Amino acid sequence: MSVRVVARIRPLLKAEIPKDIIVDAAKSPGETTENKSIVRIPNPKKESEAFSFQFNSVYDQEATQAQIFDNEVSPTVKHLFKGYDVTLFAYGVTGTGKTHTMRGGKAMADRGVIPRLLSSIYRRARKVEKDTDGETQVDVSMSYYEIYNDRVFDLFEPPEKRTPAGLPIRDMGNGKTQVVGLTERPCTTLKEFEQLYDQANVNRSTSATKLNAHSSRSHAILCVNITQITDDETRVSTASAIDLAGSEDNRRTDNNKERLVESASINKSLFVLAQCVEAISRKQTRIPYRESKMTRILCLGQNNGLTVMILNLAPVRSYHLDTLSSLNFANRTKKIEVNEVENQPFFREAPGKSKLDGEKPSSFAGPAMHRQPLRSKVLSHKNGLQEVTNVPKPMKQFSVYSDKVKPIPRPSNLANTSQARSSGVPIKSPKRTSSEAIPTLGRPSKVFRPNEAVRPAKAADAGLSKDAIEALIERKVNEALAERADNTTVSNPDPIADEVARRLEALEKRVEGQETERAEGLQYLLMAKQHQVRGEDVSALKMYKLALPHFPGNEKLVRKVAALQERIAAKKAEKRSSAAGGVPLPKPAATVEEPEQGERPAARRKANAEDDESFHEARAEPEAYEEDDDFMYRPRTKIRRPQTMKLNRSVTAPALETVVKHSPPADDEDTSEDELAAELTAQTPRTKQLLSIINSKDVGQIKLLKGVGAKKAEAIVNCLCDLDDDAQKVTSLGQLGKLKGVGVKTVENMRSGLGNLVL
Ligand SMILES: Nc1ncnc2c1ncn2[C@@H]1O[C@H](COP(=O)(O)OP(=O)(O)OP(=O)(O)O)[C@@H](O)[C@H]1O
Repeated sequence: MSVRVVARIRPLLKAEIPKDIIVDAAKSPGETTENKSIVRIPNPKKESEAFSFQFNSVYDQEATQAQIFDNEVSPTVKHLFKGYDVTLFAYGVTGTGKTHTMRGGKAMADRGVIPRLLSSIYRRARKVEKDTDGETQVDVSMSYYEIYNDRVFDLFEPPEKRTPAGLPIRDMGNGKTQVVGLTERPCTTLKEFEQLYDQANVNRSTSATKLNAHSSRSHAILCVNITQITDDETRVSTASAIDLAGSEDNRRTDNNKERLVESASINKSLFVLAQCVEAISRKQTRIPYRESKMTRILCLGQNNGLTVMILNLAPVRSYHLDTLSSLNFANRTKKIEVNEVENQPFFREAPGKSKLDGEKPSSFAGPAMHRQPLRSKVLSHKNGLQEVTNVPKPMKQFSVYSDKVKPIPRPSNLANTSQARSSGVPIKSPKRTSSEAIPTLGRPSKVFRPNEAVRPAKAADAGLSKDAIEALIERKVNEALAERADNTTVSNPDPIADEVARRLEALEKRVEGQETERAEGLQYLLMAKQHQVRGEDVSALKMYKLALPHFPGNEKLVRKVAALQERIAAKKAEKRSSAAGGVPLPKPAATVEEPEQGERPAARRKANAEDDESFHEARAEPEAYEEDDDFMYRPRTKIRRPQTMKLNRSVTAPALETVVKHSPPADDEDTSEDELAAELTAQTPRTKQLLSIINSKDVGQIKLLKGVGAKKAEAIVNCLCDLDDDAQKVTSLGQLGKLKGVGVKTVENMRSGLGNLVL
């Protein structure tokens, strides 16, 4: 199924005047209902000509919050309860109403999509429970985070408690990504949800800009997990509601330096999103998801389930070019196909056992990890396919109209338009000349749908002329041929291009690993420690377990995990016996109660810290770090690897910063964690030398590096000068590799050539 794209034109704001309105909503020709599906906007170069963009639905200035929700979001809720994931996201230029649409105001009528969605989820949950006589229990929990300046922050954490590097994200391998260490809060009622949501929104990064007094400076991602538990199975599905930050034209914003940095990051991520959409719609093998965190998380076209994009538009002239660019983006987005795959239930080992042994599924060890592998909807025997096909199919065709009359009629093949489009509205792409407009119509839709195969007789019945029928037949033949050509391309991909794409992808992943994979072990340890300090033993245990593979053979860490498991078991036993009215067992000296989610008992911290027999042995033997391990992507033939590489993971500067700055105050074990971090990030003299040459910003020196000429050296210096942080330096080879035009290969060359370089 394609991404469903709906557009919403916001009303005029106080400072805007009716004569500046240039964007309006119109009905599709032949549409008999009140539904509007076309956005019209003048050609900026020729006002007499209008471009028209067709979407699944278009809402004009009068549309209410209730209408948007009832028509676009409410129908997805039943699929959510069948195990499908639902992704809703708002896209648009700054100040066009994304936050208004997603969050809305406090008054009942102003409530946005998110509170209405939750309200609907709770209603359905109660219904499911009632219909099954209480045999199905539905749990709702939420996590909420933002991507600010390409870093992920938990919105349940106040800004002052955040680690500057943010939380790492991890690919789950099934088109999903996971933010590691995210808080997941259970919320059993709408009221509880609203409290948590409001409280978290206070932590969201917003600022006043010239274009919006409350501009969101981050992408906010709310994930609502719905867990349906019966005696023998548990099914988890997720509704994600994403309020993207708005793109902004800084010639219009008068942004100061801080706002400009945010703006650059917002614009970059939206640019990468547009590139991904472009690449998907062109069926390219390489989609640049990894170039921004937002695109990694959104994974448009990779994730499964249902996706609805709300395109927010301002009606006035001052947004003209921005609006056109949003419309073009949305046009490409609607062609993205999303797999209809439901999340399979996972079956319980021992029916009747309390769910997940009392543990709340959480984002790091929760639903995704417990799920059975996703499989195709058609292979599922419990799929409820019938129902799903009833979801209105979005159109597949890209159609841009101009109001200039064109001679050839275009019968409708759009799933959501009941009538053929009349010949009165010709079609034209803003980028095409009018003579090219007609072939645009002939673009094949990606998926053949029976209702497209309008047979001549049927068409004649529908009152089409002979010419129109012939044009239709010709178009169908062209479509079939083009589709065949498309298929051929897909089935016989250029092996070289594929190989290059594969290698690029692998290289990207490896560079990315500087921030994520290689830093992961330390991040887990850090988070385990933080959880434990807060008295959250269960979460701490999960983190220690996740850290284990990063420190193979570390006995102390293994013992730590075992001890923690024992302690948790003891606490449970204690709880059970006190619940049964028995005499509570005496608490072991350092044992603390696992607090309820969100509870952070300061008084327990000391006991915890004392008890926290840390992972001194998590350090590998010192010799493991003697050789530079900061850059593990060296060609084996050229560079000698250290003998002991068991623990060759290192962290990039931000990750190190995280560990060092946010470890609790020094005691013995903390010192050892810091030492561990320092050792892991140690650099060899060669790496240090390379970085110092680069950071000197001396073109004369840099150009002498192997594989770097004068031009590249200049480009590197320019990149350094453009870096966001004040130091304008790279602190690791990973960062160096990420500079524009550098890449892993160049870094390898520079580094390997250093032995011969006399400066
Ligand atoms: N449908 C609407 N009805 C009434 N007011 C609206 C509507 N849409 C937007 N607004 C108003 O427009 C202004 C900008 O809206 P909003 O903050 O939601 O924009 P945004 O797209 O989220 O901007 P940014 O990307 O900068 O965060 C707000 O004052 C909001 O109340």
